[in-house]
Amino acid sequence: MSIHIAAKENEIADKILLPGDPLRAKYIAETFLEDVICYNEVRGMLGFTGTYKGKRISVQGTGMGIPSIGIYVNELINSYGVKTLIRIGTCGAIQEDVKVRDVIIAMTTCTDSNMNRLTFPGFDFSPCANFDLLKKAYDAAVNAGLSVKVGNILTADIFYRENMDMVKKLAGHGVLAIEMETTALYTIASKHNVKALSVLTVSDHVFTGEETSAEERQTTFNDMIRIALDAAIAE
Ligand SMILES: O=P(O)(O)O[C@H]1O[C@H](CO)[C@@H](O)[C@H]1O
Ligand SMILES: O=c1cc[nH]c(=O)[nH]1
Repeated sequence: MSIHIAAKENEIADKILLPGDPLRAKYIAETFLEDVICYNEVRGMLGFTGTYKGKRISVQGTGMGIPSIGIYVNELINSYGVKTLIRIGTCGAIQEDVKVRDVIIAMTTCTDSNMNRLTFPGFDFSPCANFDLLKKAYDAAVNAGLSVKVGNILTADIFYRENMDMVKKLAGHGVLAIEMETTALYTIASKHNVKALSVLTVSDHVFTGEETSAEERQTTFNDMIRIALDAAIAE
């Protein structure tokens, strides 16, 4: 048991999927896993362990933003020995050719968060995906006949942003989309020498306003979920 996770020893698999929304964790457990147990309800941040294609895997909600995912990722690695962590999240597109429902694999992240400035004063740390895991996710997508975009994303500290100038500038430098957690996931995983990846589905377009419904966000991201599950069990 850790401060925010009530699982007993060995109740969490060494591979885990990390949606921001705990109800997405429940949906994944109910829809894709067999022999499921719910190991966490603390703060409503649901966590489940089951099997997928015969391999043991867990899924844990992380909440929104760097401080929240940072808590879960630290506890999963340090208290439960998790070795492979795949975020499955939603994001807002900022490129014209990135459309709602597209799947993005984050190779690296930009951020406006202070997290790494506090750790590396005067330096710019580059959070980076684990290449093995990225390749496995990319191959899983190709094998399933799905097209994915692989590239740079923005992990933002602000959802309701007043000024979009910097987002436009980042888009001008090829950044694909905005979300709120991957910088923390990749940085903490690097520090502990474990594997991490973010696979994201575009839920809306930041500039055109095109969007998906809340119900779609919760339940219809099956392509992304299958890519992440297949990459995890290929480990
Ligand atoms: O759908 P999730 O995984 O929560 O991800 C995105 O959605 C939330 C904002 O609505 C942020 O957490 C952002 O990163
Ligand atoms: O625009 C969006 C959509 C999802 N998540 C974000 O952080 N921003």
